[in-house]
This record gives sequence, structure tokens and C-alpha cells, in this order.
Amino acid sequence: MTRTILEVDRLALVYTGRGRDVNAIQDASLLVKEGEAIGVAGESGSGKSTLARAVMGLLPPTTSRIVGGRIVVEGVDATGFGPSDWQSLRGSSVAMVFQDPLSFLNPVVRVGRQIAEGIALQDPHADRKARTRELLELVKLRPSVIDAYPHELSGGMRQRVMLAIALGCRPRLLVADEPTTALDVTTQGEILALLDELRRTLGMALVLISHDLGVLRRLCDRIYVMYAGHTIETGRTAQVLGAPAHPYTRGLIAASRLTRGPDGRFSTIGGDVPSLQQRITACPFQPRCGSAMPVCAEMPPFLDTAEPDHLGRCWLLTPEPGGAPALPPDTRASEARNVGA
Ligand SMILES: Nc1ncnc2c1ncn2[C@@H]1O[C@H](COP(=O)(O)OP(=O)(O)OP(=O)(O)O)[C@@H](O)[C@H]1O
Repeated sequence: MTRTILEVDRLALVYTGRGRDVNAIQDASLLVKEGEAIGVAGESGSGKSTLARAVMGLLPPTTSRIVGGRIVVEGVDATGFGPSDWQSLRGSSVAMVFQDPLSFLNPVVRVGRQIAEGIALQDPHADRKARTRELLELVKLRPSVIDAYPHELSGGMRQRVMLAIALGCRPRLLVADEPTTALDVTTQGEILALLDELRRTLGMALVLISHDLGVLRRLCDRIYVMYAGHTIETGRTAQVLGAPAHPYTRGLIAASRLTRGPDGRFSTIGGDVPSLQQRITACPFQPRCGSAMPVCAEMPPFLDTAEPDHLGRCWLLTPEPGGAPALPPDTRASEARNVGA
């Protein structure tokens, strides 16, 4: 059976820093198996980056707090980890690349040294020169890049450098948060192809965060769709994007295709994302949903089975909307963890 690398089980997380709470993650689950490519989709503000940073231990403990659920990395419960525990995990089994390499790279340190520093953190005895060259070759950069400063490189090259640094710890999981959003279309294609190739050749799992469904369709085995801090749908990519179970996913797909409605206007999802200052106690999408029923405003739906390995958080998926849930909540949560198992 394929090993589980990451398991997020009904996570809830609050930002507390700006004088008011923001319940950025309210009920999110994620399961990543060895070597798998997982996509996380959702509108701006749905909690994708917060989830990514939470599973990497990169959220500041002074302004964020996990208030429910668990994060388990390679069988170890990391939910209560402090900064040093997270640092050693990041140096050994998980790594992350971000949208903007310039905010990550040190502008006054040559690229080669920045890659070598990452290698030394993981293995103080490593031959840093040889391993730096090996990493540059992996990300398809010329060895001469070693002497360059970040500002001397193009956006695509900087993203490759950030990838080389991330790969320095030989991660079993790479989390990539909108890694190509800031790049032109051609460079975007090259970086995505590289990510795909690296995942396959290194046998590494990938969590790819993107609001671009086309990108996720191209690279991912399974997809999680997020809305207002909730996982609202998950399944194999072809299932979720080909036969979406949740009205929100259907709206997201229509909007991403730039299709026009009967009135000739481009499809959009009407209404506003709910406030995250309180925990949402009903269906988070109900105020914007064209298929909403009375129960949707009264009780939170649970992730339910649309078909094998395909779950949606929607009362439309229960046999008797408004009646007792077909499965108790805990059973449904464990199903969310088991999708793709
Ligand atoms: N440091 C912070 N303090 C308070 N609230 C925050 C903080 N960071 C993010 N948020 C809020 O948390 C919610 C989720 O934000 P997050 O960045 O995770 O969403 P996202 O789906 O990644 O959006 P985007 O695609 O725009 O990056 C938003 O309402 C956002 O305003």
C-alpha cells in the first residue's frame, strides 16, 4: 500500500494578529500519498496559502493558532510542533516554493551560496560544490548561474533557483504555492513541465496550489477545492473537473472557461464570500448558491460521497436533504481522509 506523506484532518485555524480574529481555515482535510500530485483550487481568500503554510509550519505562532484538527507528516503528529521541530521537518522531508522568488532569495548573496547553505543545513558533511552543480542540473540551469545574484536572473530562472534550494533537502513532499502565477505563459509552461518531471524522476509528492484550473488539470492526480476555509469537494482530477459534485465547483469551472450565459455575459459566481470573522455554522456557499434549500442555511453539510473516491460538502448529495445525515459526521471525515487511499 502506498505510504501517506501528509494528512490534514479537519483542520481549523485562526489568525489573531490584526485586532480581530479571521477564521481562515474552518474545516479542511487533505491526504497526500507518496509520489502523488495533489491540486488545491479555490478563489482568492479561500484559504489555500494559509493551508499550505500551516502544513509547512510557516505561520507565525504569535498571530495564528490551530483551533481544531490535526496535521500529520509521515506518521508524526505535527499539530503542536514549535518552530524548531518544524525547521527540522522542513530540512528533512518537506519543502516549499512560493509565487515570488525575490521575496525568498537573499538579494546580496550569490545564488550558488544560497543553494549550498540549504544543502549544509540538511547534511553538514555533504560535498556542497558537487551537490550544488547537481541541483542546478536538475532544474536545468547552467553551472555559471552559481556566481549570479538573484536580480541578474529572469523570473523563470529565479523560480528554478528556488526549486533547487527546495530540492536540497531531498524532500518527499514539495508544496508549490502559485509557483507560476507571476510568469509569462511560455515560462509558466516550462516551469510546470519541470515540476512534473522532477516529481516523477525524484518520486516526490507535490501539492500544487493554484487558482488556475487548467494548470491543475494538467499536473494533478487529485484535486481539493476550497471555499471560505472549507474543503468543499475532492476527488480524482477528471471527476472533479469533468463531473463536479458541488455547485461552487461548477461555478468555478464555468468562470474559468470564460463561458457566456444566456444574457451574453461571462459566467461569474454572484454574491460575496462570507465574512470569516465568525465560524460558519451552515453551508458556507449557501448565500451564493442557486440550488440552496432551507436545510443549507440551518446545518453545515459534511463531505459526502458523490461517487467512489469523490466527495462533496453539499446537502444535495445526501439521500434525504434536510433529513438525518446518511452517515454520522465522523464517518464522513474519515472518508475525506481516505479518498484516493
Ligand atoms: N496574516 C494574516 N492575518 C489575518 N488574516 C489573514 C492573514 N493572512 C491571510 N489572512 C486572511 O485569511 C483568509 C485566507 O487567506 P489566504 O491567503 O490563505 O487565501 P488564498 O486562497 O491563498 O488567497 P490568494 O489566492 O489570494 O492567495 C483571507 O480572508 C485573508 O484575508
